[in-house]
Parts: sequence; C-alpha cells; structure tokens
Amino acid sequence: MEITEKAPAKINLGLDVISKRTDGYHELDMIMASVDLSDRITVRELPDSSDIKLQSNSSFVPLNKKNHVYKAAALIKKRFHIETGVAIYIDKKIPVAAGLAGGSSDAAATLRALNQLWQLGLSLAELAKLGEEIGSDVPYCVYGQTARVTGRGEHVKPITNTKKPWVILVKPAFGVSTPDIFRHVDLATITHPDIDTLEAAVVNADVDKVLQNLGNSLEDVTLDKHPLISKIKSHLTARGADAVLMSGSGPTVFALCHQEKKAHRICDSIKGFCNEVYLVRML
Ligand SMILES: C[C@@](CO)(OP(=O)(O)O)[C@H](O)COP(=O)(O)OP(=O)(O)OC[C@H]1O[C@@H](n2ccc(N)nc2=O)[C@H](O)[C@@H]1O
Ligand SMILES: Nc1ncnc2c1ncn2[C@@H]1O[C@H](COP(=O)(O)OP(=O)(O)O)[C@@H](O)[C@H]1O
Repeated sequence: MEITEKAPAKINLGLDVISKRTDGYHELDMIMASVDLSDRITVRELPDSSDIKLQSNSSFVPLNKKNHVYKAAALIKKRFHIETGVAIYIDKKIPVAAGLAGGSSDAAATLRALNQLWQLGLSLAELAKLGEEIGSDVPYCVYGQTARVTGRGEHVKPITNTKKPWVILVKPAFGVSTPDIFRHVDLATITHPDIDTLEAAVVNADVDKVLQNLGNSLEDVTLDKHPLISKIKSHLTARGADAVLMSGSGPTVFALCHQEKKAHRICDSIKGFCNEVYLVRML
C-alpha cells in the first residue's frame, strides 16, 4: 500500500516574541496560516526490511537521519514498536530554510501518512504531541489550518478564516538559520504586534483590520542582517500589495492581495528582481 500526504508551506500573519525561556527556546504568540505551495510525502511499506529509506527530487535536503521526515518515521516506529521498514519519497517544492516550515510540514505529513499506513488510529492532537519532539513548527503543521499558536509552538488553537487572499511569496537567493536569528533577538527593543486584535480580525473576517495588524517581531532582526529583504518589501508595497511582511525568521517575504489581477501583476513585476517567486492562495 502507498499513501501520499500534502505538506503545505506556512506563513506567519503575526509573530510576537514574548520572552526567553529557561530551556533556550522563546515563548511565542503567533497567528499562522497555510498556503497552497506544497511538498508531497509518499510512504510505502518495506515488508522485508526494518529500514527507513528516503528519496527526494531535491538535492537541498539531507537523505539521512537529519531529515525531519526520517525523525518523524523513526519516532513513530519506536513509539509504536513497528518492526517493518518504510520507503518515503519527498517531492520537494517548498524552498529550504526559507521561513516557510518546509521541513516541519514534511515531518507532519509523514506522521499523518504513517498513522494511516500502520492503522494507528491517532488523533491530530496525538500526532501534534509527537510532532513537538521533532520541532516547534511541527504541531501547527499537523493541523495545517489557520491557528493561534503559543508556547514554543506546541499550543495550537485552530481558528476560522473565511477570507483567503492571494499570496505572493518571494524567496531571496539565500537561506536563514532560525537559531541564529533567535540568538540576535533583543527583547528590550523588538516590536510587539497585537496578536489578540489580529486574531479577532481574522475570525471576524475584517480584512482591513487584518492588514493593519500583521506584524513579526523577528523581521527587524533579519532585516538588519539582510538589507535585500527591505528592498523586496518596498518593491511589493510600491506595486500596490495590500500588505507585505517577512514570514517566520525569514528570508521569504509574503505579499497579500485580495484582487486576482493585481496579484498577477505584482507577481510578474517582482520576477525580474528575484528568481524564486510563487503566486498561491491561502488555504
Ligand atoms: C520562527 C518560526 C516561526 O514559525 O518559524 P521558521 O522561521 O523556522 O519557519 C518557528 O518558531 C521555528 O520553528 P522550528 O524551525 O520548528 O524551530 P526548532 O527546530 O524547534 O528550533 C530551532 C531553534 O530556533 C530557536 N527557537 C525556536 C522556536 C522557539 N519558539 N524559540 C526559539 O528560540 C531555538 O534556538 C531552537 O534551537
Ligand atoms: N524535509 C526537509 N525539508 C527541508 N529542510 C529539511 C528537511 N529535513 C531537514 N531539513 C533541514 O532543516 C533546516 C530548515 O529547513 P526548513 O524547514 O525548510 O526551514 P524553515 O523552518 O526556515 O522554513 C534546513 O537546514 C534543512 O537542511
């Protein structure tokens, strides 16, 4: 039997860094949403082996124990005493180290797929709990729908989101290390978006209020190191995007646009500026 699960990229509509915890992680308050730029994870049982074998169309991801997909499969095999092996194909479309949680979403899709393959009957909440052991973004990715996310990423409260704008993703030609960005956070000076107001605006489908309250505490930190991100933001704003923000720790910038024609125009205009540009819908 073969099972395929979609692994969509995420963006952070709001990201507030509240404090530094004693375990080295930061306490966050976020509104996260998924977009239809997706990897695909296909799992197939290997009855004559107990190995986890990875293959991918991408040369940017490790095909060994360091891959989040491997970690997810190893965790589930160990926890549920599964003896048989599994072959996993990672069809990679999401740029790597981009602030789009590609690796986390792949891990989440692997958990969902193996839950079906091995008929474990686990709920999404149980899979999200397992996901915590792999990475902070994995619990959100298990649900893959707009949510308020708190703690280090382990508390996920799905919220209703009826307005689904066009999203232009612009990924500069460099990656960003998430731990490096968090290391440079100065809690005394960072900005704090109003996540309560943003959540209420999303739930009430108040588009203007959503646009006014988007914000990311990490943006200035990454911008300081990579001025190109500011240039991309200015370009998108000048072309008439409804709102523009960096996702997660970056470097991907997303622009929201509620008019399809305008979204296509902005997307075409940024293509000469950056190689990796995607026009997608919020899920
Ligand atoms: C910043 C965010 C926002 O969605 O996204 P990305 O930019 O990575 O996409 C996430 O919190 C990233 O989650 P994830 O990429 O899973 O992080 P992890 O592997 O758990 O942690 C990597 C490192 O980031 C820092 N980290 C991560 C999460 C958190 N709440 N506090 C932290 O300080 C820690 O230094 C940790 O060692
Ligand atoms: N399946 C995977 N897809 C992408 N990156 C992965 C994967 N497994 C492990 N990684 C590693 O995780 C790191 C972060 O990748 P990614 O999840 O794409 O970043 P981000 O969280 O910034 O979007 C990279 O260094 C990459 O090598």
